Amino acid sequence: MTASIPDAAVHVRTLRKSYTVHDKEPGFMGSLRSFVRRKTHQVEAVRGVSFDLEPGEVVGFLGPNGAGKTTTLKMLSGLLHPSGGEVRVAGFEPRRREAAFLKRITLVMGQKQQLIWDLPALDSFLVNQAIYEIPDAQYRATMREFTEVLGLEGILKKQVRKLSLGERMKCELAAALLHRPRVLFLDEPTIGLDVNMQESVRAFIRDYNERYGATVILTSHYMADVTALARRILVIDRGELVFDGDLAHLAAQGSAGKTVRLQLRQPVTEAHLARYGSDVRVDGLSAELTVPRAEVSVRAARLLADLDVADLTVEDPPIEQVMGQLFGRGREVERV
Ligand SMILES: Nc1ncnc2c1ncn2[C@@H]1O[C@H](COP(=O)(O)OP(=O)(O)OP(=O)(O)O)[C@@H](O)[C@H]1O
Repeated sequence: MTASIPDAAVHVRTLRKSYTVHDKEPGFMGSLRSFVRRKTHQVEAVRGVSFDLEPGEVVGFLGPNGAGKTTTLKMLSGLLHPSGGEVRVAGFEPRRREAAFLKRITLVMGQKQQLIWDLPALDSFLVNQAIYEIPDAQYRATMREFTEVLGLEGILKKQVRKLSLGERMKCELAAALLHRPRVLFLDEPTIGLDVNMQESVRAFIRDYNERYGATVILTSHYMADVTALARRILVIDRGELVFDGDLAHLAAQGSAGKTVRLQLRQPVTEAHLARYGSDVRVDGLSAELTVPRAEVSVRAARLLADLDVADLTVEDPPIEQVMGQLFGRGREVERV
């Protein structure tokens, strides 16, 4: 049964964050000079970002390194105070960090851990039960559910330091969601995990979202996470939101071409296929090439007429390629 969560929405308007960075000249004398006469400059990490999330939405938050993703998530969870703009999460103003707000959200940072290193994960869970005042019956029910979905059996009583990275990440997620938050800020939750472990973390997030109707913002460098979980994508670049829309639109905007995949009955050379498109790759009787979007049907018809084709499919290019093209060629992306 899906628990209904009416107020789990995120509202962000012209959100800004600038950091004051102290400049230091190199060497000992430089340190002394900086000490006496402090020079600073401002880093505009987030420059007027606006978006709204509906309850239950799962959104992929993408952008190159240093784009402002973590800074935004920290402001949404109240760890950082905005320099300007407006934020409401589940009806609360995050910077106030009220207890009722903290019970409704969670922030998981794949690169930071909250579990106590020298104790079994179970002990950290009990600490969280106390902090979040989780009633015993709810704690037991959630533990049963998480143990099953995440496969935690047998690892909860091991010292955290002895767990593998994947096992630890599963326990981190369980600890972070034990209080059944309504809004999840997940910053690289699968970083460093192998493919199987990434898949089980994804399955857990999907299950949690469906079961509790939670709102999820997810950053990840693994596009598979994003494509598997999110339909809507926000792209941030140099502190500005440059795209807000669905994945298919992003692919259409980011790439001028489509990928045509061919299964052939007769071998063909790359040079020959280059007449029909660019980025040609041939592997035995399989081939792929990129053709301009506007000419997909004409080129596909020519390929079918000229070659002995067993199968032909047309796809958007992989999202990694789209992102590479977007950020490679600057900021021509628009909102849709
Ligand atoms: N505490 C800080 N002091 C000064 N500058 C900072 C601080 N934290 C982040 N920045 C700068 O703000 C900008 C945005 O950083 P942020 O960590 O939000 O980006 P990101 O999109 O999460 O990047 P990544 O994908 O690499 O984690 C970067 O230029 C970064 O160097």
